[in-house]
Amino acid sequence: MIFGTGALLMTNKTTQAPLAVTCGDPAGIGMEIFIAAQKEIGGDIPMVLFADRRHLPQGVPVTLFQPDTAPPPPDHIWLHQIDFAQPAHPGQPDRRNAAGVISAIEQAVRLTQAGQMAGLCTAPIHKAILQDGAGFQFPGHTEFLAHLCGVQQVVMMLTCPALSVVPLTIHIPISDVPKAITRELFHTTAHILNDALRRDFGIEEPRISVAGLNPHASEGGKIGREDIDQITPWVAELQSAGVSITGPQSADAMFHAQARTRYDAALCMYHDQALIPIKTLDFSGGVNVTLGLPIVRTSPDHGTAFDIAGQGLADASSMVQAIVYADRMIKARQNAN
Ligand SMILES: NC(=O)C1=CN([C@@H]2O[C@H](COP(=O)(O)OP(=O)(O)OC[C@H]3O[C@@H](n4cnc5c(N)ncnc54)[C@H](O)[C@@H]3O)[C@@H](O)[C@H]2O)C=CC1
Ligand SMILES: NCC(=O)COP(=O)(O)O
Repeated sequence: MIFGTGALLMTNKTTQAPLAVTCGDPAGIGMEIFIAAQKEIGGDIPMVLFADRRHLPQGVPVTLFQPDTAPPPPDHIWLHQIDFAQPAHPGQPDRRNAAGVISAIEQAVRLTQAGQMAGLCTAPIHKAILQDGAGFQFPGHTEFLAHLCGVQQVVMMLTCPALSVVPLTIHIPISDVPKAITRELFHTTAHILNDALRRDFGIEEPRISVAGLNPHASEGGKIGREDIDQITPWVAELQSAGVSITGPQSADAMFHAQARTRYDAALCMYHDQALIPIKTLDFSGGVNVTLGLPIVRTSPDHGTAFDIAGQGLADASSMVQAIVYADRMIKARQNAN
């Protein structure tokens, strides 16, 4: 279990730079869940929203961010202005705003790298609209942030108090999964995960459990060979290198409550193998974390939810948790240093 189920960790407001929060797609629920989160925890965790003032609801008090100044009153949005091309209409994404969405992420990363922001929490983007509207070349934030930070490989982890999961392969067609699972990807992912569980989450002896690719982890070779010929020897190599890693296990039997007590993170072979259990267990409390970056980055576990945007139906719990996790990870890194 990562960070337990405890109450929010309170921030030392006098010493910590604010957390950067990007708006995501302005036609999605990002802005409304940020405003709800700001009401709930903005007094404890200072945050700067990277967004266009014209996209905020009328009447919300706004203070423009200036470096090295105290946060405004908690009922104010502390804003880093991003100039978008068009107004925002909830539920009606506009590809002409794609460049603004990307610019918000770029500017938030730049200010975090410069030390003006303590870390980054991103509201959801719509990947297809960014590709269509601005030629966005990345499958998601995860790979874009690696690019912006000059890092070769990063790891996506989704976490909630009951479970943490890592998809080894992420946004690729299921037919491409077996050939994308290489020794190098497996080893690098396990090491990044192991290091991050120690540094960012304060787990001294992290335990990683590996999910098999095939049903029943290949059933002794009767259902595929990957688990036997590839994954098993890779796990043994990592064990020899001092990583506390076990498996591959039957994926269908490793997410029930008793099984979850045996590991700190499940290393899964593909996107849905990892995300279905966590979103089923805790859709509203799950947090997406990018491991292996020089900066802290978290995000809610859900997407843009265009179908409910602007209707007052969005649940802000995952955004609240994403902000709290970012704050805790920032402090864990400070302690580790
Ligand atoms: N971190 C990110 O930027 C993420 C972006 N996405 C992107 O979002 C877009 C839409 O993806 P979908 O698969 O439709 O997933 P989605 O999470 O946007 O929506 C799935 C269903 O869950 C509901 N839902 C989502 N968040 C909710 C909340 N906070 N409160 C209440 N209901 C909520 C939606 O109304 C919808 O019915 C895609 O482009 C996807 O790539 C998806 C996940 C994460
Ligand atoms: N399904 C998770 C997801 O889409 C998150 O992607 P990213 O934008 O955080 O890379």
